[in-house]
Amino acid sequence: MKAAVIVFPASNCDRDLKVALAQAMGRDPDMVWHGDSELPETDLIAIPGGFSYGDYLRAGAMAANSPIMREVVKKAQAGTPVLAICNGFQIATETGMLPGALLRNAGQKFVCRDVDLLITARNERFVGGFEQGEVVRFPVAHHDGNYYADEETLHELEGEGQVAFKYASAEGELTDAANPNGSLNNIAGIYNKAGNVLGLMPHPERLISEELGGTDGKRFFDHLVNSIV
Ligand SMILES: NC(=O)CC[C@H](N)C(=O)O
Repeated sequence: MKAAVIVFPASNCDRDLKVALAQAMGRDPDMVWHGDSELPETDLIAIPGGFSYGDYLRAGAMAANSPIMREVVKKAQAGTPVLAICNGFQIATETGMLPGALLRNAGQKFVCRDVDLLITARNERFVGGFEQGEVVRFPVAHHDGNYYADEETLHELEGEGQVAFKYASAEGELTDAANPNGSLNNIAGIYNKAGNVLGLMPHPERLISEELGGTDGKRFFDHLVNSIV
């Protein structure tokens, strides 16, 4: 299996993502610069977290218009799996690959901590390694993670099983206290309609070994890689 990680100026989770993918795949992913206009042959495209273009204008807004993203959008439309984490999720909404937007956190502060997440929709490729209704723990680190979509879009996302993860208590309850940023319906991650694009604010690539504090992220990547191979 081959994977490509897109790198923008001021991406800062690209190497963590590389390590997580390499650990799961047994080989390094290709690192692809934002200014490139072609993607190497790849079975998975990963858009990492960070502060692409310094979050100038709006988080993800400038990156969404970089040359490589035209190719990413084309491949996504053709069915290539795309994993968009944190700033990657922001970029994916800015390109229109995913609906809605990530607004400033409700508390107006950068939030950096582990969160519990309820797996809310079955998508074999991305979360087949977890049980539906299972609670997993990934870290968040963002100031613009407050998921917003209009009522009709929200209704569609919920109805069509496109909500991937929700912020929850350790017992899986969707409380306000468990929601770190004010996201509507406690939404932490969503799929596109076709189910081949996943965007999520939490960082599975930051919990891939006991030394880092947990292995839920390793489970995520191991399953993703096995389901694509
Ligand atoms: N860790 C990240 O990807 C940060 C995302 C984003 N730039 C924010 O702070 O909202």
